[in-house]
Amino acid sequence: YINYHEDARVIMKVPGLKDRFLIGNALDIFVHPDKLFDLRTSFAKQFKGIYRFYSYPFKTINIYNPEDVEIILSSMKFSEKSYLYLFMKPWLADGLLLSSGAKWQKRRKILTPAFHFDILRQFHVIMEENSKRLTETLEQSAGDTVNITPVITEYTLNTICETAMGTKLSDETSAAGKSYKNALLTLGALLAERFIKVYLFLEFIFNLSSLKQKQQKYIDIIQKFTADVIKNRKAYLEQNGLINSTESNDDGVYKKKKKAAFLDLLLAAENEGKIDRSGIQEEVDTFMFEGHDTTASGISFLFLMLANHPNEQEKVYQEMKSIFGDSTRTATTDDLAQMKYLELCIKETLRLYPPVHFVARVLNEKVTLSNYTIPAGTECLIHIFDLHRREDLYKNALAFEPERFLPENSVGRHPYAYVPFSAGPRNCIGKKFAMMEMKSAMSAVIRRYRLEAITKPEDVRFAGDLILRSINPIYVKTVKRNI
Ligand code: HEM
Repeated sequence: YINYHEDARVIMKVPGLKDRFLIGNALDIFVHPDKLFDLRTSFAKQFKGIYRFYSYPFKTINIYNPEDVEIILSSMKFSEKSYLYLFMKPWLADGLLLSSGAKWQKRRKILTPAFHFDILRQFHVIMEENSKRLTETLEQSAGDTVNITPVITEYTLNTICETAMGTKLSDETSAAGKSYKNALLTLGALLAERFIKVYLFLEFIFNLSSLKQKQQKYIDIIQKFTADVIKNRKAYLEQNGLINSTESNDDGVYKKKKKAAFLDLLLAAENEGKIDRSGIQEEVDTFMFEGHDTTASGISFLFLMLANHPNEQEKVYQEMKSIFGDSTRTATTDDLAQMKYLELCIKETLRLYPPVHFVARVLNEKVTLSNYTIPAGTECLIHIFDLHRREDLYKNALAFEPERFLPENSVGRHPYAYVPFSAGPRNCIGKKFAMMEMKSAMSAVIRRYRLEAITKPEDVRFAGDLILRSINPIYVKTVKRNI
């Protein structure tokens, strides 16, 4: 019955691994978490854009065909997040990433203004200050080899705290920030562990496991940190009142004092009865995580790429020279808009190393993908990483070639062949924030340092984590330029 009931017969028509009696494919992903990512890429090579994974009662379809990706991402019908995301529920609850239906719509409406261009312009002032601090941190190790991800994570965590949350990390809170970051890393690994053990998919078994207790310990550390961020901001607002957001100097640089933090918007919504405290907590948890871990991954891989591609790095440097000449002034938002070649490099890095390397949905309706009927109730994993590395979509797919994103070279490319920020109604709300932050950080660095490769792309081993990261550190050497 398990292997031959109606859904099983339909899903078995999709290409997939050989099934074992009763347990289907359950053992095929039962590997050490460090091997999970490579296993997945090997499946992607073995199949052509679609394959199934079936272990009763879990039926999963894996896709990396732009046509199929479009069908799923473009439609509100398939906007409900997969069962796999429920693993994050105890931590992110019903925040924007995980919620669905009316709740998601209401929250997205409240939060969209927090990423309006006028507000991003003010955030930019803070990003530039942090980018300057980042270059000062790199100064301490100039001429030496640096393990780049921890330095960048510090930068992105400070930036999300100071911009969206309106909270500057003091020395004391920095220590709490460190525990937060470490707890996030461990939690990511624990989630990956659950992912490979299919028996732990079942909530009642998971609740009895030691993994559940460990997970809760790290969630408590994470939520204590975010609860303090909310408490501090609320106390600040009670003393100083809500801040008007849109006053600028004559030169268009927004005054530092006039920040409209994302958290202010939530606290204002709380005053209007549109959201309660637990709602604020889940959104702060969601945005703190999505708003710093993703960009830390993106910027780290951008370091790796530019260090390993000196010609492309030189082009970025020349672009900086043409914008700033010999001036050491900080960048304005207009300067960032002129950094076209750097933008190509960022796009190409996000193609090869998409920080969110897969997204997943539960298909609430029957759908046809690659000419196969997929029954309702199937989980659908969209493998952004494998999609972005398809040779038939990107000639010389594994090479770093930023020029492929020039408009003239993008003609004819399927719009869903490149989706680092997802697409459709549930795309990334922080996309513009992320692009601004990545440009701000890398432009400040390249103006002051030449990057030399220590870690090579072939040294990178990917962790089977929610966010793309290398198991082994990414080392680069920073050499000071004469400016
Ligand atoms: C390079 C950086 C980033 C990448 C590659 C990225 C990518 C993505 C992707 C692929 C999704 C869709 C997830 C899904 O469907 O399950 C997403 C959603 C989301 N992202 Fe980002 N993101 C980045 C930065 C940010 C930043 C900086 C923020 C916040 C400041 C943010 C906040 C969110 C939120 C809240 C969602 C859920 C949106 C919704 O469902 O309505 N992201 N992101």
